[in-house]
Amino acid sequence: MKVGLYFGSFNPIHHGHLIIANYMLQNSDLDQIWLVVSPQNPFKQSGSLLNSYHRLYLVQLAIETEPKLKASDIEFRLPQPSYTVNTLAYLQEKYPMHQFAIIMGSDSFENLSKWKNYEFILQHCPIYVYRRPGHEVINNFKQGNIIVMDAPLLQISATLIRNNIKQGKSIRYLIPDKVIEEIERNGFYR
Ligand SMILES: Nc1ncnc2c1ncn2[C@@H]1O[C@H](COP(=O)(O)OP(=O)(O)OP(=O)(O)O)[C@@H](O)[C@H]1O
Ligand SMILES: O=C(O)c1ccc[n+]([C@@H]2O[C@H](COP(=O)([O-])O)[C@@H](O)[C@H]2O)c1
Repeated sequence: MKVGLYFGSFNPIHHGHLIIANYMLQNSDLDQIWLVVSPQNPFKQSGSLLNSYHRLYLVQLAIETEPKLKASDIEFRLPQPSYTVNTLAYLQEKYPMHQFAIIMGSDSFENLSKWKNYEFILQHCPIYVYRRPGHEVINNFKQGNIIVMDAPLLQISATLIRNNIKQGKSIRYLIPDKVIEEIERNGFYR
């Protein structure tokens, strides 16, 4: 089975993530997509980060009606911060029957050469890159299997959502209703 790994803080998950995940399912050879919740991104401050298990649960709520999308807590059990190369090597060893690919926005792809052991990632895993607003896909790597996907451009971000909540503004239509209910019930991000 071909599995697309979609890594993120998902703080919280939003329709930007979900539309991309669904686009990849419909328009690539990937059989499943695993949304891998990173407890701590090596490049991000942990300040506004909701507890990992709450973020995982919000992802589970968001995807519960789509069997080809799975939420993964694999990085909860690996050393932190979450270096993608470590997670990839672990998954490839644990699931030798699967072929893994990484799904990445062009904003992340721009910084890939700063990631830990990025050469290993390029050598061992295809990368499906989609365009993000303000970030063209420029591939200067001499190695790797980079597949550029023409997915829709969406300006939604988790930062926008957290700011809206803090300012008492609506987050309707940015996030699935079930996820909004859970955020509101628990008073997350206030
Ligand atoms: N609106 C969007 N459309 C497509 N991809 C997105 C969108 N927002 C985030 N992503 C991508 O999803 C992955 C995980 O992102 P992440 O969980 O950090 O969300 P974020 O919305 O960018 O968060 P934050 O605003 O807190 O930085 C990244 O590869 C990022 O490029
Ligand atoms: O491995 C690395 O060096 C590395 C550097 C930056 C980001 N990542 C991972 O990329 C994923 C998406 O990052 P972000 O900034 O879009 O949330 C997240 O899961 C991070 O752990 C990984």
